[in-house]
Parts: sequence; C-alpha cells; structure tokens
Amino acid sequence: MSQLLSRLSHITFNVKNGLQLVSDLVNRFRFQLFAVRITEGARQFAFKQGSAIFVVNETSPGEQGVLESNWSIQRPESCRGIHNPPRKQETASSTGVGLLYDGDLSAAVDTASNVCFEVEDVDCIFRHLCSHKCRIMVPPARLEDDEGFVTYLVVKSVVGNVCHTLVDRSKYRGEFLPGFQKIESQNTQFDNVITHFDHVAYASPRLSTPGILEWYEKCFGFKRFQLSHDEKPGEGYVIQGAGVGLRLTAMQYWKCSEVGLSFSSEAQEKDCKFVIAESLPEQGRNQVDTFLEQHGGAGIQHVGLYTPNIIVAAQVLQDAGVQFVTPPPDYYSEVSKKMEISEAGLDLELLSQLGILLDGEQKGSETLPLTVEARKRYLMQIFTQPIFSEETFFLELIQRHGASGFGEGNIRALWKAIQAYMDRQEKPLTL
Ligand SMILES: O=C(O)C(=O)Cc1ccc(O)cc1
Ligand SMILES: [Fe+2]
Repeated sequence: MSQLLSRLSHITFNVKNGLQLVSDLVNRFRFQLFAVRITEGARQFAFKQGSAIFVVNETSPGEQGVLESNWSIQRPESCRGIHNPPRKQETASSTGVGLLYDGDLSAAVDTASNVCFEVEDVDCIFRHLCSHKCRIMVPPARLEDDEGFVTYLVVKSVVGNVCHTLVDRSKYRGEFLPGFQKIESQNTQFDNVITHFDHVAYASPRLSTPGILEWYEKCFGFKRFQLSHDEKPGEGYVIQGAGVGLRLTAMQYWKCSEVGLSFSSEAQEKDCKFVIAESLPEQGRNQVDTFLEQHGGAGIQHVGLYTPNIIVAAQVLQDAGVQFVTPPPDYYSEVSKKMEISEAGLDLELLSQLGILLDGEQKGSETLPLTVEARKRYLMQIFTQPIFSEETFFLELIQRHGASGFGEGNIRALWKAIQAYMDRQEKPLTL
C-alpha cells in the first residue's frame, strides 16, 4: 500500500471547561481562533499558527449526541458488509462523538487526545486497519455542509486515551471542516511565529514502547529512527544518571531518507516525529510517572511547536504571560555550553534571559573530534509549564539548525528544572 497518511492535520484537546484554554491559546500562545462550531452538546474551537492547528472540544457531560438536522451523516456504500458492524455505543450516530470528529470525550481530566491526519482514501485505510484488528471508534462516516463533504474515521491507538481521526477533505472547499463557521482572526500579526508541529511526545508506562512501535508501524506505516548515534537498536535512547532515568524511542511517518528534501520546510512539515518516553525505575519518580498518575494513564505529554526564530517566539509568548520552565542557573555558566552558544553565533545573555536551551547534535570525543559540519548542527528548545490544572500536558517551542533529534543536555536540564518545579509545588515525590 502506498503512503497511508498524507499529513498531520490537527491535534485535539478535550476539556470540561474550554474557556480558560481558549483564552490561553489566543491571549498567551497567540494562536488565531479561526473557526468555531457550536452544537447543543459541545463547542469546538479551531486555532492556528502557520500549519499547526489545535482544536478544543468543550463538552458538558451527558449532553453529547445531538444530531443537527441540517447535516447528513452516512456510511459510504463500500464499507457496508465488509466488516462486522461496530458495537452500538461506538457508532457515530448513536453517541454523536463522530459528529465532533472524535472518538471518546469522557476523559476525567483535561487532555490532548486526538492527533488527526489527512488521508487520501478512508475506505482503503479502514480495510487496512480492520485487517490489523484495530479498534475502530467511529467507522467511515461523512459530514457535509454547503462547502462540500469530508469522509473520516476514528481509530483508537494503543497509547492510553490517544485516538486518531483520519480525514479525507479533498471534496471540501470550506475553511476547516463541515459545520465550522469561519471567524475573523485576531493575532494575525503573530502568524508564523510558529510554523508547524515538530513532534508529539507520548508518556507511556515502562516496557510499553515495543508494542506502541509495532502498532504504529503496521497500522500507519511509521518508521522508527535513531535519536542518537549511540542508541542501541532494541533499547531506545537511554538517558540515565544524576537523577535522570528516561528511555526515548522515536518514530516518524514520513521517510526522511529523501536526502535534499529533508531540510526543506515542506519536508519538515511532513515528517512530524513521535517520541515515546518511558521512565526508568532506578532513578526514582519523575515527570513521566507524574504524568501517568495525574493523567490517569498514558497519553500525549507534550507537543513541540516549530519556530523559525525561537528568540522572537519566546519573547512574544513571555510578554503575553506564558510561563516557561527555567533551566537551572548553572546551565549557562558551564564552559562547554558557553562555547556551544558562541560557536552558534548566539547571544548568551539573551538565551539565558529567556531560558532557551541550546544543544549540539553530537558530542565529540578525543578519538572522534567533531567535523565542522557536525559542530554547526544544533537545536534550541524552551518548555512551558503544564497548561492544565494537573501536571500533565505542556507545550514546547523548538528551532532546529540542522539537528534532527533531541539534545541530551537539554533533556537533562529540562528534567532538573521540572523536578525543581514539582518540588516547589510540594507534591510528594514518592508514590
Ligand atoms: O526533548 C524533547 O523535546 C523531547 O520531546 C524528548 C522528551 C520526551 C519526553 C520527556 O519527558 C523528556 C524528553
Ligand atoms: Fe519535545
């Protein structure tokens, strides 16, 4: 089968009371609210910055499932009779969640739970997913309005509450999806401060990574990729010691091997990466364990937002009141860090004022000094504090300069900073 997914469309939050998040996304994160959909059971708000789109689903429990009379929802002919009918409570028309382009809105805590992809052929993917015994939450359905129609399905992943809406919008001319009303955007002066989604990070229980990799490989055609040259194939990228215990494993759905394409902005937008983070038992409790506990299981821990200029982006967001996690004070005073920053031609003072982390792609060694080219590859990151009342989901700004992975130094610094933040919250550190 050819390419299963065409591109990442949007990421959905399911929240009980959306107003706080809506206000934060507009007033702090400077996203443009560009489309809204209001039904009797839910309100949906769509935000964008560049091609990064978030949808906030605000639901009031017990009021879901209202079918609006002027929209039609049908099962395409080609799906009938191929598979067993889905369980009754999971059909789009019996719960109405299908009408929200989503699968499960019953989360106990606010959560980012749906990564939606655009696809070319929903029926074909439906058959593919069924052949792998995937759990279909909403079988192929069609929603339309005056601007045309979309076909979509919702499949449950093997990561906690994460599901994926797969949508074919080739027959739709409207702004976003059927049912959404276009809104005149504010914040247009900030457009492209963020240009696209760079990566999605899952927090998942110990030893769950192989099953997750297998599912994404067989269902969506994702490919695993190495985060570091010293990563062992069966192990992932293990970062351990000094209170840090983390196993990271990365996969992506767009082959980056097309050399020459891989650093073009088009390819960067297409090759959104997924990172699976497990905590390692030896080092005590950490932010992955905290996520699992407060979220009630595995899920999306953070989303990396790509910015072409992290200094501008961090400044804009900080001025608007976004709270970032600040690295430990000694981060910028280490000699090697100072060198890395000056070699990149950046202003140490500015980076430290904003709390931006910088990490080179690879570390050299005495036997293997870095080439000039490798020296020039680095990335910069900054992480927000959790955006919901639980210590669960947060956002990240990332700017890459030739580096495709994640910096070990940054991860250690982030780890320490989040640990210090959790300590300040006086949360118990033992289970
Ligand atoms: O460094 C990043 O931005 C990553 O996405 C890798 C990562 C993922 C989860 C963690 O708890 C810590 C680091
Ligand atoms: Fe990240």
